[in-house]
Parts: sequence; structure tokens; C-alpha cells
Amino acid sequence: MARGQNDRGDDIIVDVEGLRNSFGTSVIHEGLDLQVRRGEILGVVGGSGTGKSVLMRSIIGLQTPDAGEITVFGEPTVGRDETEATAIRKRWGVLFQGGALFSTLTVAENVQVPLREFYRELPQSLLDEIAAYKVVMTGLPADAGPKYPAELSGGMKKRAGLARALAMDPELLFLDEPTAGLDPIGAAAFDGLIQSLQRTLGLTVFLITHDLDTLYAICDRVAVLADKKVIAIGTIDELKATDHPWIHEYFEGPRGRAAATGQELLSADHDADAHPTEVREKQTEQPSQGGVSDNAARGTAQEGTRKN
Ligand SMILES: Nc1ncnc2c1ncn2[C@@H]1O[C@H](COP(=O)(O)OP(=O)(O)OP(=O)(O)O)[C@@H](O)[C@H]1O
Repeated sequence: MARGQNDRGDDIIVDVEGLRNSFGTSVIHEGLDLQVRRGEILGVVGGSGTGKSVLMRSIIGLQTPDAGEITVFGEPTVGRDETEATAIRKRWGVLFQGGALFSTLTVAENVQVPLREFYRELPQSLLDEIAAYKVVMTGLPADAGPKYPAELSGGMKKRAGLARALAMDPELLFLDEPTAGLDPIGAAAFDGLIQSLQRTLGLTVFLITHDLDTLYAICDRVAVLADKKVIAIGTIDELKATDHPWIHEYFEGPRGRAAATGQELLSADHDADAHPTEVREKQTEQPSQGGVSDNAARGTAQEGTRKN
């Protein structure tokens, strides 16, 4: 087995082994293992406080674990010196919960923050050009660049945060609850945007979510956090076949069933169309519009599926 591959031959982009995290006497993770494969959208779910964000912070080096090994792109991330850590950090983008935009900077200036951090010598004209490109790429109107976060809607703030996360042309994207707080139409459009970008740019995506619709719509696999570790990882069908009570309740409870029904309606709608591939491409290419069928299905599944 080559370094950085699992026994199926998949490239492993993130590899976490034996992770332990604690705060005081409170142990959050113990013996946690996780692998993220190149090119997949991995959904990460778990009850509130199970440590999804702490796991993400550990992987991106904002949280030093008590124990365990973490490699990203085959490179260990714990205990690296600043130069080595910077070289790895350049290759990923992060959308934190709530967007975490700097309120005193415009959208364009927010997008330029990582560029200025990593490439101090870039001329302002090029920074402006890159920011303008990223703004449009995430479905924001071109005139959003000079606006301040307070002037944006919730959905636009998420897109601005995503534009910043994409500033460095990352290979790997970390998203912490990207659709939290969005209405169903906005959430479906944002899912479409993530999927479209992932396909177009060949990204690997680590996506923390409570949103069952997002899991069904765009995730290739889902990792479930409970009991301080990843208790299961696989496709939704594979997870449904496990008998862990939390997983069973999650997918087979009223919200899980509603999301599944929504997805079935969506699939049936696509199947009925004479050109299903074209429809799907159209939907993902124009994420800011939000596919009508997507939204209709999401609305159906909405009875209780969305936490926020
Ligand atoms: N800096 C910190 N200091 C102390 N405790 C912390 C710190 N960061 C996180 N925790 C605790 O770690 C636990 C896991 O937090 P985390 O934010 O990772 O949960 P989560 O699974 O992302 O939850 P949610 O779904 O509600 O966002 C929580 O009990 C939280 O209070």
C-alpha cells in the first residue's frame, strides 16, 4: 500500500489516527480515527457538542491534540514549524461557522486577507482582480466586492466567506455548517454551489453539518461522531444498515425520513426529465438561482428537517 493511500487505493487527503482532545477534565475525543479521500465531499455529523468543530480545528492546526497523529496531503500537521505549517495551510480553505468575516473590511478586502498573508508581494491590482473573480465565482453580484458584511444578507455572507476560503485556489475545503441559518431555497442553492465548485475545481470537501438535506443532496460519504470517536463512516445507505441507536434515530426519525423523501422526489423529478444530465448540470452551474426542483423537494422535506 502506497503512502497516503488506503487499502482500496484511494488517495487519502486527511488521515487522523488515535486523536485525543480534552478541555480540563472533559474528554471530547478519544481514539478517534478518520480518513478523507481525495475528491469526495465528506459530511461530518453528530449531536451538539460531540466535537465536530474541535475535530476540524485539530486538523487545520488551531487545536493541539493531547495525542494522535494527523496528516494532511501526507504531511503531519501537529508540531510543525511555522514555515512548514504555512506551506500546508496554503493548500486548504476554511469557511468557519457563521462566515467569520472581518466586519471592518469589505467583501473584496476579506477575500484578499489570505492572499496578503501568504503572498505579501502581490500588487494591489492583482489582488483586486483575484477578489473580483472569487466574488463572481461564488454567485455574488460583481458589485458585492466593495460592500461591508453588515450590508449583506445571510446567504451573501456565506458566499463571501466561501469566496475568501477559495482565495488561494485550495485543493481541500473545510466547511463548518455552511447552510446553518439559510432558508430552504438559499440552502439548496448553497448546496448546489458547493457541489458545482467541488466538481469544477476537483476539490476535496470536509463538511460539518446538521442539515440532512445537504447530506442527501451532495455528500459522497458521511462520518458520524458519537461516543468521542467516529463510530461509522460510509454512504447514507451503508450507515442506515448499521444498528447504532443514534444513527438509526438520525436517519430513520421524522427529519431523516422527510429528507430522504425529499431526495426521492428530486430523483424522480430528474428521472422523468428527458435530459436528466442537462438538468443536473444546469442546476449546479447556476447555484445562485437554486433549481426549482431542488427547492420544491427541499420544501417538501422541510417539515422539520432544518435545525435553524
Ligand atoms: N476552547 C474550548 N474550551 C473549552 N471547551 C471547549 C472549547 N472548544 C470546544 N469546547 C467544548 O468541546 C465540546 C465540543 O465542541 P464542538 O464545538 O466541537 O462541538 P460540535 O460538535 O461542533 O457542536 P455543535 O454541533 O453544537 O456546533 C463542547 O462541549 C464544547 O463546549
